Amino acid sequence: MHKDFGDVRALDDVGFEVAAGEFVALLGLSGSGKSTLLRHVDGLQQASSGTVEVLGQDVGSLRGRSLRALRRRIGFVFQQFHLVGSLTALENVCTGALGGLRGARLGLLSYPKRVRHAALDQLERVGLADCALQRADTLSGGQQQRVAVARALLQRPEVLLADEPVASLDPDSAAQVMDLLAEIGAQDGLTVLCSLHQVEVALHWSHRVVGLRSGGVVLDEPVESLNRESAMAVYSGISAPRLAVAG
Ligand SMILES: Nc1ncnc2c1ncn2[C@@H]1O[C@H](COP(=O)(O)OP(=O)(O)OP(=O)(O)O)[C@@H](O)[C@H]1O
Repeated sequence: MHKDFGDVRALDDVGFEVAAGEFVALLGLSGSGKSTLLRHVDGLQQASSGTVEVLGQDVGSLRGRSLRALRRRIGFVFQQFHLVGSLTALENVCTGALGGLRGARLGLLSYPKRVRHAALDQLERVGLADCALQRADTLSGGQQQRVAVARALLQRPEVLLADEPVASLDPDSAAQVMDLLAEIGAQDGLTVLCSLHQVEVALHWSHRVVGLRSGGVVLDEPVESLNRESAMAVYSGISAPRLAVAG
């Protein structure tokens, strides 16, 4: 598939498959197309040509209710957490259920009991049940990202997209968040597509690395067949022995 923004080709002949339960890291310089690719998987953007198939459906062909139904099966975690600072951790997690509820919600008690219980379960899974009633803006960055993961998990997704989820975190918090994504991904059989900037993080936590450069896939290898040097070729522009240039 291709994606053009005016004269800019953001994704260039990108084509790869991700198996159910696989944890794929997307690596690439700033502007290489990682976020654009993730947004296509979630149906937030549409390909200029070609198709993006997710959970057996052509995302670009879906509209309205059918697109919303597919998107409920896909969780999204962002670099900047996107929590509402003035709400508690628990309430932020509850907002993950909004896609499946009718009408606006104001305050924790406006959510059905089953949603509140499920939200607390997810907070427990990410190790933050003790902070459930704490305002989100009083939590550390790492804790906020774990709340965001719990919010994404509330809708019981089958696919989890993470756009540089640890780029704003210190190394310890980043490791905790990556541990969580990998553990929960394995426990729930989630398919995870996670853009990252650090090669070491990709090699430590993912099953496979897909490297993008100028919108094209320049590396697609299981981590077992990569080392730091060969994965760094994504950035260097120099062909390494295992570099598979597509497009
Ligand atoms: N909405 C848009 N309108 C115009 N150009 C865009 C838009 N979104 C992305 N682009 C361009 O597409 C290319 C890929 O951008 P993208 O944000 O996907 O890269 P990225 O690898 O995620 O970068 P970063 O690591 O900085 O987030 C860039 O040249 C960018 O300027």
